[in-house]
Amino acid sequence: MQQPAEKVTTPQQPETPARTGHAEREVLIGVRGLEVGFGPKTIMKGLDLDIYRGEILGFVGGSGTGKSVLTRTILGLIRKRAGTITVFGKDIDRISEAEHRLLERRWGVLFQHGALFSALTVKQNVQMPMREYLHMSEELLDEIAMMKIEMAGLNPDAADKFPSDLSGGMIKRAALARALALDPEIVFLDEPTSGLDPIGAAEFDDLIATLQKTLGLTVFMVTHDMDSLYSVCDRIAALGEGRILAEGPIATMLASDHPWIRAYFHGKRSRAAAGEAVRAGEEE
Ligand SMILES: Nc1ncnc2c1ncn2[C@@H]1O[C@H](COP(=O)(O)OP(=O)(O)OP(=O)(O)O)[C@@H](O)[C@H]1O
Repeated sequence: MQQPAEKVTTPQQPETPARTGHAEREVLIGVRGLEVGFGPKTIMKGLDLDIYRGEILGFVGGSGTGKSVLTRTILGLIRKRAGTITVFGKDIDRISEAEHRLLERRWGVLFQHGALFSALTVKQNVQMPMREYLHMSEELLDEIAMMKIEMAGLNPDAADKFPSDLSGGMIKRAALARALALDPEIVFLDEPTSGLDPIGAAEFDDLIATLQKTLGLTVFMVTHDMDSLYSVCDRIAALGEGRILAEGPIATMLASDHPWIRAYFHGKRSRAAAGEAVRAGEEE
């Protein structure tokens, strides 16, 4: 039998948007009763999830549980079997093609391996969404692309390089620059720190946190990275059995008695990340 997802709030860690000063949190994306499957295989079995404006939501789950499928379904790349998805208050099944294109301009996506076009330079990659959705002069395209490249923490000389000339960390940053191209309100990041060394991963986490604070960005981040979960996520949602097993701040995960969540958040790697987070807090 399905158990309802746990929602435990702790006095030490108030709900995220306290930082915005709003008691009522604005739901940017709401998913209700989502069912997704492929042939006889059912991946989502009535999943509910809210993503609030201004938060960094970490999305975890065992391999193959459907984290990428959920992201792609929200983005409209996979057809759902049942349920509703509202994005910026609009049911995506009830909007016109033109409205859908407008929605697409309000989100940015960083796919798991960057998904840059290998025949294009970094600058040309960043300009792709701008060319698709905006009409502006070449000069302005260049100017804005350079701004995004710097915003993503790359040196300006990376702009004319091809993806094959970039390190793993630079590819992630270039893909982030492209995700930011249209000044999105929300970015979807699929395992942004995978493949990065610990220093590169920590720098990328810092960058995400800075963008969230300075741009008021909302971030939906699929991750297996314990350090990211501890250091930058305001809230975490754990996926399993086709639904959200638990959601809330890290304390909620630590308090959960679901076997997978316990194993994940009380394992060696989680303890190491927790120790690191405490040390970082003491140094501040
Ligand atoms: N287009 C597709 N056709 C058929 N099955 C698919 C398709 N896309 C995904 N699946 C299946 O859906 C399930 C969930 O896949 P998904 O990639 O979302 O997992 P995940 O949680 O992101 O895993 P990982 O952490 O390993 O990346 C898997 O069993 C996968 O094989």
